[in-house]
Amino acid sequence: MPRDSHLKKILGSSTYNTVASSNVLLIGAGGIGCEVLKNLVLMGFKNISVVDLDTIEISNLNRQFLFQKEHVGQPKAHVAREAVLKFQPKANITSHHANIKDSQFGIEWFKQFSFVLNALDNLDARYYVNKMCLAAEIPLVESGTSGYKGQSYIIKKGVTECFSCSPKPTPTTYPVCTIRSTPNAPIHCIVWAKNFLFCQLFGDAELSDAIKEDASDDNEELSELKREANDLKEIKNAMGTEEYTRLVFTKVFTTDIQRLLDANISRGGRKPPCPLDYETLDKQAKDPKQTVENEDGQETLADRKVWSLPECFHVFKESANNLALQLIAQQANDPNAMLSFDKDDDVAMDFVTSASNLRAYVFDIEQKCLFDVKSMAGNIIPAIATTNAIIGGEVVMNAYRILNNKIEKSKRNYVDTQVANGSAFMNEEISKPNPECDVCKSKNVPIQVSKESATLGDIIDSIILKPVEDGGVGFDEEFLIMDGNKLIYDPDYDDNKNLLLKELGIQDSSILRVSPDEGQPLDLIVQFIDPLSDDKDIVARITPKDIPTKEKLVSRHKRSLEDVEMEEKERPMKKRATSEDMDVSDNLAREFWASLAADKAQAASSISESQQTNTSISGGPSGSYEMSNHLG
Ligand SMILES: Nc1ncnc2c1ncn2[C@@H]1O[C@H](COP(=O)(O)OP(=O)(O)OP(=O)(O)O)[C@@H](O)[C@H]1O
Ligand SMILES: [Zn+2]
Repeated sequence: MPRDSHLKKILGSSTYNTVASSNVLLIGAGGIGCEVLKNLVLMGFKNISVVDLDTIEISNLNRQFLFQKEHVGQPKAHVAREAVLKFQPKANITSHHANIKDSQFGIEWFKQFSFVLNALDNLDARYYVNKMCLAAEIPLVESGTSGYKGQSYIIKKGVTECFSCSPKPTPTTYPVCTIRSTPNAPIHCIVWAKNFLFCQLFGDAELSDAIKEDASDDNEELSELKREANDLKEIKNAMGTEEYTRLVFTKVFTTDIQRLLDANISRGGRKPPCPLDYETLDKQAKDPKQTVENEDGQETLADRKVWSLPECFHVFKESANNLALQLIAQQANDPNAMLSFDKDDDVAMDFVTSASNLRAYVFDIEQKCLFDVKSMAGNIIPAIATTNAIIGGEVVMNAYRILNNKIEKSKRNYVDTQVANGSAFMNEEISKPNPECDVCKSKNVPIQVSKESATLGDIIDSIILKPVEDGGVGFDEEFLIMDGNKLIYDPDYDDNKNLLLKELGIQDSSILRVSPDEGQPLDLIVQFIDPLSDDKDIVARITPKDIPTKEKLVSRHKRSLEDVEMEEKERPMKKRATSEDMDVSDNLAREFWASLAADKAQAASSISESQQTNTSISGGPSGSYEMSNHLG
């Protein structure tokens, strides 16, 4: 009996067809993603695109069951696709080994999907996908797990809160003075090695967010740290030479420490730091791989062994040299290349472990083995396969809810697989959009611009300042424009007006936030088209009315005409991109502004309602842990 016949009976032919014809985007093929992809094909979904930027690590194999040992090093997205095709050969799965933030995945590309399923492990990508789904007006299922805990819920523009509606806990930061002058715990040495030394030598030299000026810090500390960073810049010129590691070592473990001693900083009764000497240690250097014994003579696993001082020295020298060579090789192709810390990169871990332990020796702090440093530097909470599997199931149930038009009735679902008594499952009402949320309160306006000839000034004059009756959005002079976190225009800063959009780093699908002094912000969603028009003077405009034809849809979705016809009759959720949805040009502009005014009034009246909702859930499951910790 064909595999699908049971499914048809369980779902009924209408739901079965809806599911089979929907077009799903899965982002992330890791712990949750593998479970979700397997569930999707087993539950009747046929058209699936999966995006993941990573390759398979040996440490993934204990829970990412689509992968086997022979796949280590291969792209997750492609291997996951091959694995599920083995048990559902008819599925139409497209895999992309890429970052979802790449410009190839623009708003238009997002719009082809019925909904998006996130199976990510970081806040940055989650905020980004949230923004794209709001702009494309397609539902998003969020999910995350952290050890025994997990959650999943649906986000839909205007219906539910979005990922940015409530603040996420900020990552722990450390005061500059503790990191630079008065470390007293292993984590302070690890943050110094990973967020300061690694970044200064091989990565982004901007001072990491993990190291923050504290109210108690005097400015002296920060400027000293910056000065030390500048000295390292000089030393970087010696990269690749034999002198290099000696210069780095002597600077950070001898000269800087001696300066701290001279400054006579109070350290609350702790021993003063003790500078290390390169020449002495160079004579004693020892490869830790020579023995699997700790200093106390106990045998142990290689990554649980705490290295002695001569062993730390050996590993520091080797790994610093290796990283320098990697960077030199990358910079041969791209002079701006830099390395970023990855806990799964053995050389980077060797560097951070040895450097943090050398610092720990200097300050008389407990040393840590590679395994411990890895979990502290990578903020690792062990991933539990059972939690991922349960949340993977819940994600696909949410997909069904979307297709059955049940978003408003859906709940935020939680699981805690460690609950001893009572139910491991909890849920709470889904909150309404927060009227104060900058991300989902904005209106989207798709615009078309010429990449080759449009300047920022063209967008300002031909779209933002142009009166509504002439096809613009009719703002007055007082507004600012942001591209992500970057301010590119305000009334007192118009230096960029004559620059081409490409010179400003604006890309296809960039979202430019236009914020007036008063009133609601507007997101201009950029689409590059060259040439834009037969008329050379037209280089920027709001996207004209463009109702997609069946032919267009078929080529875009790579599906048959029958699928589209069936979808039109039977699919409750998948929305056509109509002019009402996205266009504000010409005669639609007035309606757009009228609705904007109405939204504003409604937003004002719903503030008190939302405040009530927020208090009613505080202390509930959402208060107990947050998505930001979730490794996925
Ligand atoms: N911007 C992004 N674009 C595409 N895929 C992403 C992006 N950010 C994260 N991912 C993917 O999301 C997945 C999250 O899965 P998971 O949390 O299991 O992480 P992991 O890297 O497999 O495991 P671990 O971090 O525990 O080693 C990863 O495969 C990761 O590559
Ligand atoms: Zn929001």
